[in-house]
Amino acid sequence: MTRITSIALRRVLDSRGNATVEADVLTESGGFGRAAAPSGASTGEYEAVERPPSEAIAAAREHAVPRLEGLYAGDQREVDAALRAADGTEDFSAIGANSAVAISMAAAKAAADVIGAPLYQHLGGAFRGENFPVPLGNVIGGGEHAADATDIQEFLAAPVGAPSVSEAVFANAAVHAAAASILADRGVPAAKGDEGALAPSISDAEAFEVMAEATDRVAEEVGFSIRFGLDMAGAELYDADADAYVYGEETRSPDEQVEYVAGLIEEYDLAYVEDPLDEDDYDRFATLTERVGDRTLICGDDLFVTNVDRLEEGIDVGAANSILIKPNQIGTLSQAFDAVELATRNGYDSVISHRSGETEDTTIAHLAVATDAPYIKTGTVGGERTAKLNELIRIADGAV
Ligand SMILES: O=C(O)[C@@H](CO)OP(=O)(O)O
Ligand SMILES: [Mg+2]
Repeated sequence: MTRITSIALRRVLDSRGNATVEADVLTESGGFGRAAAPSGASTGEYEAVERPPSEAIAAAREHAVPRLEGLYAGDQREVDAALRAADGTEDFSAIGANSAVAISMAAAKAAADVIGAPLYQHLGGAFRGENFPVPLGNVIGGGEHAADATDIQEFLAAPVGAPSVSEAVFANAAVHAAAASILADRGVPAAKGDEGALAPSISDAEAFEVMAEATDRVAEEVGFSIRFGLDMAGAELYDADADAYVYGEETRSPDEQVEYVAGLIEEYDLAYVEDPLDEDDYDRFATLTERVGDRTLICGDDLFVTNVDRLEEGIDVGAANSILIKPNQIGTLSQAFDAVELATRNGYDSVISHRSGETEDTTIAHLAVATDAPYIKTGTVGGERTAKLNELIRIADGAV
């Protein structure tokens, strides 16, 4: 165990061209860790607060760094408790969840460096599971991530039958390529959204057709099952004044939304549906999970925001059967681990996730392996996405 001697914070670019916070943590024995905060576009109302990077950095330098210097980098809980104490609020609105998560992740990497272990090993321990997560890959998308594209935010390939993480990663890339070629055959131009997904100006109904064809085609080629799923980002579709989900010209009442999603799951055998409803509608989440939870993952992202209190509430009413885990939604690795643990104890599957604004940071690949998470959602193509996917391949290959 060695003590933290210094922490450096700076602004670096994220994949949208915005500034984000990067942290370097150095220990007395020379252990070094560097990590950068990601950033969401379709952020949940109950997420920890991201401050403008310059302000977050100034506040963290003043309040957090002096408390952290001298602590043991390897004692993650102590580091994260010090971050919380330095902040003093419930939602990291003082030092910013962006500074907090960058420091929390960089401390973990410095501690791994001190003992010469890969990050997943340091975080997961010697007796972590042998499993690798199934990558959910964003193939077609719109919503808050691309203008003039689908209303549903993400259509995700789910290579559930892949024999290895590497085959799964390549299958998702092949589905992305197949969807691009199907769109080209239909004469539809497709730019890319924030996460590298194709962002054609088509209806959701057409996107379902393209996804079904692309996943079938690639499944046939590779010889294992590839299903698909959605992130509906329900809170973005929901208009509280109208009490309705708005899809362009069309609207659906909350009860119609439940029927619509259940119908889609039936028609397309969807493996996964994230945020089918608004982030406050625990009851309809529960109604839907009761109906389809035996064959589909109903995942809470904006619903749970990686927060154990919100997850507890969801568990009590049976609101879902899986949770999206985004460390920057809650601000520290310890709290992200707590959410995974609570989920696992209650039979909820964890999906470790990127944000739409990302950097080349690969921490979430290690987090997924360390926690034995059954799924990871981290895009399909694009450098900041492939950074994580390639890291997963290297971890599986024992090359990290
Ligand atoms: O809604 C989501 O799940 C994420 C990542 O795909 O998007 P954002 O980072 O914009 O919240
Ligand atoms: Mg989401």
